[in-house]
Amino acid sequence: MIYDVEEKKKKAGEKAVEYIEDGMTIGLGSGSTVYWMIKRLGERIKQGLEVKGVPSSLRTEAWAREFGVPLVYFSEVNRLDLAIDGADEVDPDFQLIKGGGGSLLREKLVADAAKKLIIIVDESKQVQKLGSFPLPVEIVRFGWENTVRKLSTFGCNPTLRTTEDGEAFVTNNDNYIVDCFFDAITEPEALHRELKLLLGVVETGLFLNRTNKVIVGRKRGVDILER
Ligand SMILES: O=C[C@H](O)[C@H](O)[C@H](O)COP(=O)(O)O
Repeated sequence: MIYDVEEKKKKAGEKAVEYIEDGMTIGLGSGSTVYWMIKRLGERIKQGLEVKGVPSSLRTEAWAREFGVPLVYFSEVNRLDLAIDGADEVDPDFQLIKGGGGSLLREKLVADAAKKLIIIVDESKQVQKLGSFPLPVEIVRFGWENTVRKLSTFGCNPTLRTTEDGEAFVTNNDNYIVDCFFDAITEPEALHRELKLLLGVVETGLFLNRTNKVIVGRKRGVDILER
């Protein structure tokens, strides 16, 4: 079963590499589906493809180095040709929940700088409505208990993310993640806007109105969805 999901992620990740052209600067997202994309990209680079990548997490940076993908500092590029990233949920309008791995802030910064965003997922990530997956919200550590209390007034059950050892999970930006359990997210744009106004919140895992293409890995192959 687990093998099956990995196969689907691999198919989506590898397909995305077909959209990468010579000379491009690519935003490299984060997560286990992106892993397959970076691995395949490394193979294409060995065959002569010339690209540079901007990683959206320390783990992605390590994978890129492992597979021989040349990197460039984000601060050195104004505009990326393309970003490729995974997601935790994708709705029919290409609205996303991201941040299951805690990389949402850098992912959003990288996606925002890109001319196009391709999302790669296995079919289990497709939903009719966002919200079954708890919404990750990155918050500053100072006064985090107060921020969590305020988050509970948004109609969700907010839970500080912890590691397997029971320690608070710390992001690459030295912040915490609160996973907000909603019954359903009916108005994602309004929710995102309101959460951003809450002092202590750095960013939300709602990625809205920015995805151009979704590649869905299935058992029989991939679906390429465009809007
Ligand atoms: O913070 C993590 C990212 O938003 C990932 O892209 C997302 O969680 C999907 O990850 P995966 O491909 O491992 O399911």
